[in-house]
Amino acid sequence: MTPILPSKFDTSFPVIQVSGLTVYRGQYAAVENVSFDLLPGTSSAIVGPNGSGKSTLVQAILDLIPHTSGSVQIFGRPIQKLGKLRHEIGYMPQNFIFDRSFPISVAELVRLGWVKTDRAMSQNAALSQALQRVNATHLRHQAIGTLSGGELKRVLLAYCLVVPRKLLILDEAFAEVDVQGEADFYSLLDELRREESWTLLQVSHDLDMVGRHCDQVLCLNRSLICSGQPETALSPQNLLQTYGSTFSRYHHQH
Ligand SMILES: Nc1ncnc2c1ncn2[C@@H]1O[C@H](COP(=O)(O)OP(=O)(O)OP(=O)(O)O)[C@@H](O)[C@H]1O
Repeated sequence: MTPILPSKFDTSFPVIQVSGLTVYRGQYAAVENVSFDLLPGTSSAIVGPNGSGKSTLVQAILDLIPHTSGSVQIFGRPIQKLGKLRHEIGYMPQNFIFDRSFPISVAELVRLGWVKTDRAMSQNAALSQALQRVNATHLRHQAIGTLSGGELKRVLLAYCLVVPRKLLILDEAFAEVDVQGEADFYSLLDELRREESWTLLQVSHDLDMVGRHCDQVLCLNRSLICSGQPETALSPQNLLQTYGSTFSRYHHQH
């Protein structure tokens, strides 16, 4: 029987290996020749200006859109060959578009994320824990169409947490969440990383939060401008190169 996780997963073997990845959106190379590794239990952020290819990169990593050249390996395999390991990946997209009249409750939605794995709790226990972790227990019976933007983000995060993961990919997950909610989320993510060795990759515009909570920053503007620890990657010079001359204006607005 194939083990659920390859043995190399528990060592310093990268969780994600991206090599020379190029992704086209129509005729336009939105991501060009990007390479990086993510090690287990680390937290990394992709930063860059609007339209710099962050969501495109994440979607190509997850094989939601095709890439033109280069390769992606997750847990040491091409994503198409992950089989059950695919359940070890949680993904929260930037947008969740749905018909607000659709009659589905928070509990029903989060339950849809549950799958039976070797490590999964019972469905009811997993649902309760996931809602409690994102402070959304009180929303359990509410129709999703009645949630505020921030509440919906909490519920979508619960959907990602309802199964134990090894890799969580978040695309601007906390954009509409209030300050306290954002701090709570980051504490939760730190806890999942520390206690359950989750590897985190997120797209974010919040450079302060990225500087405080991430081990690695990937500065993207179609190609990877620089990467490294926040102290280095977020230096004024690197930010200027990533964001261009608009950076100082952008920075002062936040
Ligand atoms: N579905 C699509 N079809 C065609 N072009 C697209 C599509 N999605 C994105 N693009 C283009 O690809 C480029 C990269 O977009 P992407 O959404 O990856 O950027 P981003 O860095 O995530 O931006 P933002 O910070 O605004 O979310 C942009 O020029 C965008 O217009």
